[in-house]
Amino acid sequence: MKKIQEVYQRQAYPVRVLQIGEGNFLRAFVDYGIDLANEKRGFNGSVAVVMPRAKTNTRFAAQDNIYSVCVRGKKAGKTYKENRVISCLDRVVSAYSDYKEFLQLAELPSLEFVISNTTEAGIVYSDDDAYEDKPPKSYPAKLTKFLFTRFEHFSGAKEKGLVMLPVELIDHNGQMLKKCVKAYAKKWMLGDAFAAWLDESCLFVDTLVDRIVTGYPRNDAAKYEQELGYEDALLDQCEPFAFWAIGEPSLEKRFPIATEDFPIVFTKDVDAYKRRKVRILNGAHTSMALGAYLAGLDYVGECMKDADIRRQLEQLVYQEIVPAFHKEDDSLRDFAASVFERFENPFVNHSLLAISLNSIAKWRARVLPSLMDYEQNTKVLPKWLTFSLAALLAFYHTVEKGNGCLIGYRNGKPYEIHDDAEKLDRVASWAALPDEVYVRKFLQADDFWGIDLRTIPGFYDAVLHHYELLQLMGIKSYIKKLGEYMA
Ligand SMILES: NC(=O)c1ccc[n+]([C@@H]2O[C@H](COP(=O)([O-])OP(=O)(O)OC[C@H]3O[C@@H](n4cnc5c(N)ncnc54)[C@H](O)[C@@H]3O)[C@@H](O)[C@H]2O)c1
Ligand SMILES: O=P(O)(O)OC[C@@H](O)[C@@H](O)[C@H](O)[C@H](O)CO
Repeated sequence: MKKIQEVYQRQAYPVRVLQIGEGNFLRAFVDYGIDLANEKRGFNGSVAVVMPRAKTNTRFAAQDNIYSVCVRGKKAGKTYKENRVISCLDRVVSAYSDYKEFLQLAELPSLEFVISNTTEAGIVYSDDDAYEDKPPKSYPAKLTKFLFTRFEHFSGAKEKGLVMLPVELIDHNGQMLKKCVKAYAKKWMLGDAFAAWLDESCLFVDTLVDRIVTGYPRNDAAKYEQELGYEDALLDQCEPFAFWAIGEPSLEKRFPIATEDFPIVFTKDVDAYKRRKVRILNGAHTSMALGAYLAGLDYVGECMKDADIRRQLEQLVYQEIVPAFHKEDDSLRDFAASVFERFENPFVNHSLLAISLNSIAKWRARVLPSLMDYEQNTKVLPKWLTFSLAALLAFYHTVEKGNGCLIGYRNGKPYEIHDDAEKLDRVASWAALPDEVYVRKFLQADDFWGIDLRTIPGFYDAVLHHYELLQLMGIKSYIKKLGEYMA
């Protein structure tokens, strides 16, 4: 079979975008959107990708940076299928092995935008990062060096400032990134003129992204290659839905990449979109995935077809997450209904184990706010949101360590538990303790949750109750029973 680069060619456009991150999401979202905008809106821009952690770019070089995005699902009620060859990646460099080339990109006159996705862990400030490091470790430190190189190269020219569009799923991602960059500029004593250039010539914009990207379809790869007629080791799979909220209305003209297939809202109110998406979509994923996995399911699509898990999800979303919003309106229910349709997508397999990655931080950011708001509004604990923490404790319950992970067991078969290494060490050290102590240790770990969860009235007793019953009855039977009780 031919290789993708024998069939398609890279497009030569000026590099307008620097992309920090080479992951599945950015490739099926940002690069897809830019590729489409080149075709439909004359964006006329290519992307230089920087791998923030990986040492080499061999996977990309092997196929001349071209790859396919296979979009599968339903659109306006009809089955939708699109195979798009993404040919707008100008180059892929490593911030480590190609450090010099990375910094040279700062000298490109055509560059305008910096788009990043370094996961929730990426936008951080670390005192250990030094100006002399090649490169410094954190993403904001790398960006500071990049921006300073540009500032110096163009002698502080106002029109050479850049627009930062981070898509990391953290609150106020643009402002957090700016705060870190300014802190490095100060620590490294890069001068007042540079600080002023950051304020006056650069923009750091909050944004919120939404598209379910399931990445390389490992189980169906051969089928895809047969259909496409070429080999593509970078093939990426996603749903048709896409949405980007960008918190700077003035960018609508300057960043013209919105199309019918890639909608963008330019708004001052990114927060409202983010709250809705993170609490309903991500909150539903995180609350459901670990219990459903232990109950024997592997994919989101399977959960939607399982009567007990589906009922759990409906009760969880419509009786707990949506009512927890301070101002409930129809748009929240409409959004929730659209999320259910997206979860039902029969053409992409979204793995529960992929969703389980870093569940402690996800539960804190995506589930806890709904739980606390619900409890404060009603003085009653929401049953399914409370149960979801008991399910997390059951999923994480093991003393066995694997290679950079813990090993749990489902019906005698091992599965991997991936989270922050230090957190996993502590969790494993609690696992041999009696249930009431294991649950207490988890709940009182305020560095996990931002608070001692035992301060939520009745929460410790309720989680322990769920935790003991799910073991006693078997988690699938317990989910069924709880659903019947809630109906
Ligand atoms: N996959 C989706 O459906 C989806 C949708 C919306 C948002 N996201 C978000 O995108 C992020 C990445 O998802 P993905 O599916 O592309 O995963 P991925 O594993 O394919 O890519 C992860 C990327 O993040 C980088 N990275 C990881 N940790 C980092 C760190 N500490 N510092 C700097 N860079 C780091 C990696 O180098 C890589 O580029 C997740 O945090 C997720 O919340 C994913
Ligand atoms: O990608 P993660 O691991 O942060 O979270 C898992 C899913 O909840 C997430 O990927 C959603 O599918 C996505 O956020 C939809 O836009």
